[in-house]
Amino acid sequence: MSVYTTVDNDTLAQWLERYALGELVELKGIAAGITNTNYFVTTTHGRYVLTIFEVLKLDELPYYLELMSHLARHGVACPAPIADHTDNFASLLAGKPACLVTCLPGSDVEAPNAAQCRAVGEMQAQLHLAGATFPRKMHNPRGPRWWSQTAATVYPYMNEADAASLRAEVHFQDSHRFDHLPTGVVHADLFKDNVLMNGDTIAGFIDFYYACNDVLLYDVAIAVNDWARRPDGEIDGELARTLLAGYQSIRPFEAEEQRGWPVMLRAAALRFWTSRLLDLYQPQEGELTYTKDPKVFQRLVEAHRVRSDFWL
Ligand SMILES: Nc1ncnc2c1ncn2[C@@H]1O[C@H](COP(=O)(O)OP(=O)(O)OP(=O)(O)O)[C@@H](O)[C@H]1O
Ligand SMILES: N[C@@H](CCO)C(=O)O
Repeated sequence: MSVYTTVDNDTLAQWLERYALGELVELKGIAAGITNTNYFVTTTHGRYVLTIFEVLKLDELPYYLELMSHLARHGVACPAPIADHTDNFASLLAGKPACLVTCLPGSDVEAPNAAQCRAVGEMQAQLHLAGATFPRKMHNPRGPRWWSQTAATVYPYMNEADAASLRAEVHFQDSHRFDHLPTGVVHADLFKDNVLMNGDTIAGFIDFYYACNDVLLYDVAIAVNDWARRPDGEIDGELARTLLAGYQSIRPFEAEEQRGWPVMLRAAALRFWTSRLLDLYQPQEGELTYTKDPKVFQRLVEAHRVRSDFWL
């Protein structure tokens, strides 16, 4: 249950006076989600999602909320933040930063079909194109330097074979540079649980709180590694091919991106292998996360190392 911060109707009704959204009709906690507190808020003007941020600080929010606003304005399917009478997207509620965004129809899918993978690829490419005119910048806090340092802190907890495999991958990635590939705004966490689907149509990408400026191809690799991954951990070639075809129908890869793709798939898997190891071995005190299995991404890195077909 992800309502960590409880808000009562009176407190919310008072906070809503800062918006032009009419009167509060209903407030309902959302069970899904791990990091933040989320509520469905219905007012006389419509339905919204209230997020109360449990980790991010008020001054860290403008990048993410302005990005969502920019993307929504460009037709990328994602929630649009609502501005208050002071023209801000976020302010304090119950002592924590909070915002309202439009409520999207749809829900996340566990076992996507090919049409859904294609739609994700197309929309991700649209995001990358629309991001080109977003003026703010954010470096990727979970890039190569982060995973090298993080790996070093988790080796002591790992058995010898797994640590050797991780060390080899960090070393391999260190010897590859992606500086020459196209960069821009990336979602950086476009997993199945961060996309609301309405049948085969994308209702919206959500959870932009890892978004940053990085190599576009990296974002595609993150999406393929999750959307095309079967329950047994192997990649479904048809789903991968379809997502990539959807993406490239909007933004075809450059020759350098095609060449970099096999290594990028491994880099994207390494990023989540490392973060899951960190959550497992060094959970942050008071951090509201539950641990996801790092082995899934270890196996994926190891499978990518030996494959010869990369679905392009
Ligand atoms: N704009 C929206 N419209 C409709 N439903 C939404 C919207 N945003 C979030 N939700 C619902 O709330 C749930 C939780 O949201 P989300 O996954 O962003 O939680 P979080 O705790 O902020 O992030 P995370 O779980 O990644 O840590 C989603 O699974 C979805 O069902
Ligand atoms: N999508 C991530 C968690 C949030 O970063 C994972 O599955 O490890």
